[in-house]
Amino acid sequence: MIRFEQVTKRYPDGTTAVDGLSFEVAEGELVTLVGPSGCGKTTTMMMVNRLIEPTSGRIFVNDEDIAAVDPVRLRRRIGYVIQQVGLFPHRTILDNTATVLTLVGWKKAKARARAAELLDLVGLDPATYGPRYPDQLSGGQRQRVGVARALAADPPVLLMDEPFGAVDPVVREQLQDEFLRMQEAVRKTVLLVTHDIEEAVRLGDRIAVYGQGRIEQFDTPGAVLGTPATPYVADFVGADRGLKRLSVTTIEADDLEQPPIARLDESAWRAAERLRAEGARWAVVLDADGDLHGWVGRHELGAGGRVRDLAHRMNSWVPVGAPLKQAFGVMLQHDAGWVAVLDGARFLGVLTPAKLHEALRRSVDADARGVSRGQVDFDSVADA
Ligand SMILES: Nc1ncnc2c1ncn2[C@@H]1O[C@H](COP(=O)(O)OP(=O)(O)OP(=O)(O)O)[C@@H](O)[C@H]1O
Repeated sequence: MIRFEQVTKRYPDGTTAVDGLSFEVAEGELVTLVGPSGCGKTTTMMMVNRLIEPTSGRIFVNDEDIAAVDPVRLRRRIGYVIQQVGLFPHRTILDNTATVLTLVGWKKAKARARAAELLDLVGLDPATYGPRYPDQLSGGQRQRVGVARALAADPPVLLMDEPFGAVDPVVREQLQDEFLRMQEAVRKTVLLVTHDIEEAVRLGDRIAVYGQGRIEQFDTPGAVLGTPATPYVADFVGADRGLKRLSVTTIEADDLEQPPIARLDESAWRAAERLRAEGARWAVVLDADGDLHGWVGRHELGAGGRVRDLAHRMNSWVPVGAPLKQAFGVMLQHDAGWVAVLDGARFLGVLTPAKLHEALRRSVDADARGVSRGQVDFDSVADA
């Protein structure tokens, strides 16, 4: 969908911003460009919508060499989101979002209706926020408007330059989550620039790690964290990459433990018997529909009566397929030694710290087996 072929950009003052860049972003794929300041990420991105022209090499969008495409026509097919959102201060949020549509000739009413849909898509209620002006929104909300506006003309390609850079870390994570959910639905081909490896890992289907004007490694988040191709990449992703891996490794059904189950309406005595037989100290408590209610300790069941009278409510859970980091967060938040994992409403099992560790190991081993190429590169660089 986007293809770079030996692209070099040299600025008039002699600075080589990117040097012989070749890579490809598949349709519907989200590729993050990550690297330290000044390594050429923004230059790379701005060559795609011809805000910057390469010195040599070719760039294709949808198999078309963009050097031959009229820049205005090209930009209509490419949504662009930047950190300084650049909303018009004297226009309402709804009209800001509809800007591109009215520019390309949509009737006002139709453009506004579409803009309202887009605000909804990025999690802003159009009735509440549509009539407001940009300075009546928080930074995070303005950022969402930026995304909505970029999506207005339904471009197949989206360029995002530090789109979540201007907000605090908590809002940032929220925006990232929302953006991922939205991307699931719209499946744009996205090139996203960030200097934050954590963000790159979280959002990218693949990551391009930049050194000075060059890509040092182009691979999946798991492979970049698990088998950095060069010492530079290893250094850049950092010593705590095991921790970062928590964000990219998902919980699978096989990772779960199956503690004994007690039903809300069964007698405490029967449940206690079962726990004794299994040598367990606690049971997960489910209601009559099999939905999670909480847990109960074996010693508590000695009080008799119904499980319902003795069980503790435990509302926190994570969906199967969620990242391990989310499960770990819930455990810490509730000071719990386990977290329930659900598939929809159905209880699948619990994740414990020991199982979490196993899952992490599984993911490291899988990458080590699959990506020996990284190791070869590493050796050749080390020998050089
Ligand atoms: N117009 C210009 N003229 C000369 N040099 C430039 C120009 N624009 C950028 N550069 C240089 O090109 C290199 C790459 O810049 P670029 O903005 O692409 O980096 P970046 O990775 O996006 O950095 P940051 O994360 O700080 O935005 C830098 O050394 C920068 O100083």
